[in-house]
Amino acid sequence: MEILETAAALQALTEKWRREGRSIGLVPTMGALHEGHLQLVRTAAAQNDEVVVSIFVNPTQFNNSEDFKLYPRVPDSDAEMLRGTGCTVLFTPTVEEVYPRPTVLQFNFGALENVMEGAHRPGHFNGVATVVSKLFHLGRPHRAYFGQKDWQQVAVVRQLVQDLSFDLDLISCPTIRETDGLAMSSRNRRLSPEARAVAPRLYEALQLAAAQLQHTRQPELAQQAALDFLGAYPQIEVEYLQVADARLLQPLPAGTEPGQEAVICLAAWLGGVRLIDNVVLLLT
Ligand SMILES: Nc1ncnc2c1ncn2[C@@H]1O[C@H](COP(=O)(O)OP(=O)(O)OP(=O)(O)O)[C@@H](O)[C@H]1O
Ligand SMILES: CC(C)(CO)[C@@H](O)C(=O)[O-]
Ligand code: BAL
Repeated sequence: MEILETAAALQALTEKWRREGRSIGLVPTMGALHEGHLQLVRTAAAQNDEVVVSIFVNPTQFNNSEDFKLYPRVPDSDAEMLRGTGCTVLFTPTVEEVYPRPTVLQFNFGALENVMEGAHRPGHFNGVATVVSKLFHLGRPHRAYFGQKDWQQVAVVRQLVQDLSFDLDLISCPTIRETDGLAMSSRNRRLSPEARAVAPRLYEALQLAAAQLQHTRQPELAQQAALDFLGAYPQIEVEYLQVADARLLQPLPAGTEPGQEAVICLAAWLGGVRLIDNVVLLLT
């Protein structure tokens, strides 16, 4: 596994790979790797000749400077974890390398970003789209891999790929969970033992909401059931819990018909750490 730190070095290599007809998979990350990331890398390795993993804590997507400052950074153990996964290049640029000058780029994803993460983290998806576009240009991937834990991010990147005609396949991969159901996340490292102990209740609440939604087809009832359940845990502060159309991400109306694909998304604070999760279901 080669480690590259400059955009020029990555671009030169991926240009060479393209000339040689080698297929390229790209896995963008912010590091503090866990099994969820490694599954993306293994999937990319199974489907491509070369796999680029980027680790870059992207300042432009953080709406909260404290969150950026405290974001876990463990470059040595990240590089160690990637060995043997099929990653051929690890790209770890500095902020100056990615943003030699301040970016003025403005994306507008319309309704897709006016809800949930977009509504609660102003500017977040602008920063994601900016850095992902840069990574697509430098990595020249045939396929790019994203996790469904960030469901709305996948929808936004899908729109980005379509609108800017990026010639690649977007592959969205299932959420990997701890054995107690907690979605793996780099931010889990920041949970206190007490917060970690109640964190699995988030997924339980989502499952409860999914069961209610399937049973009643009333999004309000489903949301309320999950909120009532979480209300018993004072350590958990829900920022939003939303039943939405899985593609359009808009709130689902009451009496939704069978055949509708729904997503139930949640963001919650546990002792100063913000976690997100979701479940997807097809109404029958
Ligand atoms: N548990 C998981 N299962 C599958 N994919 C995941 C999981 N966690 C993260 N990913 C995906 O890995 C990629 C990089 O995510 P990122 O580096 O932000 O990790 P993270 O664990 O989501 O961290 P955090 O949520 O704390 O920012 C994203 O496409 C993300 O959706
Ligand atoms: C896609 C991404 C690496 C862009 O910085 C980030 O949003 C993430 O880790 O999900
Ligand atoms: N996994 C999403 C990146 C972020 O929280 O900024």
